[in-house]
Amino acid sequence: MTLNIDLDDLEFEDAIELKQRHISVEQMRTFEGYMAEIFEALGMNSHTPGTEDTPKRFLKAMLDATEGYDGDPNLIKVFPSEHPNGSKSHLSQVIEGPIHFFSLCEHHAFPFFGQAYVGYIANEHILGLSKLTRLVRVFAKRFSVQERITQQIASSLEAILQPQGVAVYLEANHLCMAMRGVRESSAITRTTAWRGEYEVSAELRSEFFATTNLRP
Ligand SMILES: Nc1nc2c(ncn2[C@@H]2O[C@H](COP(=O)(O)OP(=O)(O)OP(=O)(O)O)[C@@H](O)[C@H]2O)c(=O)[nH]1
Ligand SMILES: [Zn+2]
Repeated sequence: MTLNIDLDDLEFEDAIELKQRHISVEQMRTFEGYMAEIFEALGMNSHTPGTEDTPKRFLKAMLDATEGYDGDPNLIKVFPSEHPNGSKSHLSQVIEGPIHFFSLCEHHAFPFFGQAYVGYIANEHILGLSKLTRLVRVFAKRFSVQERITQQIASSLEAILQPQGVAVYLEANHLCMAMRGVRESSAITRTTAWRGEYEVSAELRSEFFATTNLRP
């Protein structure tokens, strides 16, 4: 797809973002037209000063909310552990959280959002703590389901670090259940993924929840 950048029409940063997402300016204009038609049909007067740019703003917001598709977890840098060849008798956990995340449910394209807690037991490598947050966001900022994000975080951390174990816990509110459908606004969806030592040790799982002040 070619990018024919019209700077009168588009800010420079937007053009770069579109290029990264393989979306052309022409496509964006077409999408804006579709969105204007949909918003009008739903009842919006799209000719007021407040709403005339709403289709464009909405599309930009959707680009932002789905920028996880651009992320590559394999680029995350690791460091050698201070205790190489991590001994099984030293199953000390690194636990990060709450890591706030926002995602879009792939069934309704409505947001779901909440907090993730990620733990691991190092082997030969560790990573910078901020990378755990980056990892969560790479998988959350897509159209997805909570179960998949949970498993993807666990799998990619396993692949990056080859640790002795990985624990992932997510809790979220799903607007598709709160704003529509069953209209259950207080229910929280909880998902877990356990890998390695966490799979076999109830004690490690309890320690993970105790450290994060969560109830198992
Ligand atoms: N497993 C799972 N389901 C989800 C997630 N987010 C939304 N859903 C569910 O996806 C389902 C889609 O079901 P459908 O019956 O096809 O859609 P629907 O008629 O809009 O369903 P209702 O929400 O029950 O009105 C719903 O039950 C949602 O609650 C998620 O992260 N994981
Ligand atoms: Zn949904």
